[in-house]
Amino acid sequence: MKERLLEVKNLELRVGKFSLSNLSFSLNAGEYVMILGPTGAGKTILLECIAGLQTPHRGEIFLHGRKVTDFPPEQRHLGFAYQDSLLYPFLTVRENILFGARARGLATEAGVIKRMNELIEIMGISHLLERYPANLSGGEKQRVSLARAILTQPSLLLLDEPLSALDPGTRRSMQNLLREIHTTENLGILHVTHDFSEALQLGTQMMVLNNGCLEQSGLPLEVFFKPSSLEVAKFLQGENLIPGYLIFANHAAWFKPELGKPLIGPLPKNLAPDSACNTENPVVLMIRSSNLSLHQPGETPGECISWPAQIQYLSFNRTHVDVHCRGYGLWETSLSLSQWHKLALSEGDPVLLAVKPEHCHFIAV
Ligand SMILES: Nc1ncnc2c1ncn2[C@@H]1O[C@H](COP(=O)(O)OP(=O)(O)OP(=O)(O)O)[C@@H](O)[C@H]1O
Repeated sequence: MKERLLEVKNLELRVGKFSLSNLSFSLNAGEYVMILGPTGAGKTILLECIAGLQTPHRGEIFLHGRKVTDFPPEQRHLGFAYQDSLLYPFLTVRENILFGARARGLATEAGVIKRMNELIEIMGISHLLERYPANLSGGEKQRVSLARAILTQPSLLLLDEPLSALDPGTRRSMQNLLREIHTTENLGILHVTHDFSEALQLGTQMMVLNNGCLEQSGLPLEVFFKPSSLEVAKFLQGENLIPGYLIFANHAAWFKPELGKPLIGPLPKNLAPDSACNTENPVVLMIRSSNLSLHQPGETPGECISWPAQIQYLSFNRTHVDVHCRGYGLWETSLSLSQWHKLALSEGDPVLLAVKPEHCHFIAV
């Protein structure tokens, strides 16, 4: 069984008008937990509580099974990299990177120096070692902060938007570095981000915070494709959020969009949220655009529910095209560029939209 690195129980904290409410979760060795949530949701404050920089009013924090709720930060032995880096202005980059390792008595070990040299090489900051933080760019400071956190050899790394100031190329290589460190060193990582592509790429688990509460947690793809509430769906930019009703007949569920007919179905009954069973209850149907397929009229897509629509407009991206259609509501479907070219369609053309029943996700409202 994997070691439990962190356990947070019924955590509560008030700062000004904001409060974290009754937060409970845990993290095992080797887990990479991404924390997402709108601005002001309490993500930083949560990390600060775990690091010992904020004192909760209620609740408990355990590290390696030991209660540390009242321990000062230096006794928790965590690595912490901040969004705004928080480097010591009077220390050079080298001294900043070695600071945490020095505090733990590791800075003179040959292995630590070797690791520092490897990290600064991979991070592209080896030419900055003798500079002071005031003479670094935002992205350089973030990488120094990340190197410092990793070098303390923590079993748990807390990352607060550590890559937000990086250009796309550097960001990708830092993501690769984090993935590699996570797998080779069996670290636990708690990583706050606003970028849910990053969350899907790196996370083994995902938590969504909203207004100081834990709205949903689970496997990243599950949270992404099956958000538990409309708030989470909207925050994760769920496409095709169609309000309507679930109706049950002949041992199956049918979805009736609020805006007119038809009924979409039959759908397996177990797809419906519990609260929507047996009556005509309002729900929101969500279909991720990658799960909605586009066909020529007259085609019969196998094992799918389909309905007619018309292409309204297109938005082209680097790798795919988003096709917006109207047909008993407004729909967005996402096709690879090669799929799109094969279809030989254009704006205004009639089409058939289709979805597999298991790709319909219903949210009780
Ligand atoms: N010292 C403080 N006094 C009063 N309110 C505070 C204090 N620190 C933070 N807050 C408030 O607590 C709330 C949560 O802040 P926090 O920084 O944890 O949000 P966040 O989810 O990390 O946001 P972002 O994504 O913008 O970084 C915010 O509304 C913030 O204004």
